[in-house]
Amino acid sequence: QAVLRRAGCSERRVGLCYELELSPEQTVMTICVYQLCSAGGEEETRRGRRDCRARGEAHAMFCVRTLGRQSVSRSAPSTPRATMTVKQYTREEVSQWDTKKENVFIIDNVVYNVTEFLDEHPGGHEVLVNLAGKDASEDFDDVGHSLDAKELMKKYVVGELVEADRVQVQKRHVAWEDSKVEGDTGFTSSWKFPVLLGIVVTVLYSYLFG
Ligand code: HEM
Repeated sequence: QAVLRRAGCSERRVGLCYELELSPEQTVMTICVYQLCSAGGEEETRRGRRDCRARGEAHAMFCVRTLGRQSVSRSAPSTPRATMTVKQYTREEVSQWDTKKENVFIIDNVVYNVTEFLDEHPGGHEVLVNLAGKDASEDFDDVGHSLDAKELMKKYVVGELVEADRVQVQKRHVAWEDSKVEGDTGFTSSWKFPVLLGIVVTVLYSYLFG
């Protein structure tokens, strides 16, 4: 099953980045689309693109890069759960937390305290503050956080929900295929898939920001 999700740019460059998990090798590629200025500088924004034009240079180009591959373990849960005995909370306890002092929320039945992380969160302080005391599972997933973000989350686990308050964790990622990829020769496992994906993303990027 190939899974595509939005990701942060691991090189902290720009724009549209996607993480692609392919089976059966469980390979992850980060595909980023960013603009190249003919002057050599990589321009991060639409303004940057205008600057390229203003300098009378050839139009900024779009470039698709595969930034890296990494192996992920299929057994790794999509959202981390603490392995040792962790404190159990009810949904009510979380909702009544003193959110003026601490920022606590639930994601997929796990309770996180992100007070220390608020100012470091790449998505901003405010989104997290607005979710304090709530179940943030859907909001978290809608953003399409990267595997890096999911790894980072583990640091902020303070407990989990009591059995009675847990809900079925849904696999909300968009699956590109329902059927299993047959061996290495499958289309999604080959180089063609990321290339095609890159083209699609590039067209989308030009449409949105061009
Ligand atoms: C412990 C919980 C969380 C951690 C560790 C975390 C971490 C991160 C990280 C590392 C990024 C950079 C992009 C990436 O790598 O995916 C990010 C982006 C973002 N996050 Fe979170 N996040 C958390 C919870 C949330 C929640 C609950 C929301 C609610 C909507 C949220 C909204 C966002 C947004 C809007 C972005 C920016 C996405 C973009 O610019 O494309 N995050 N987060």
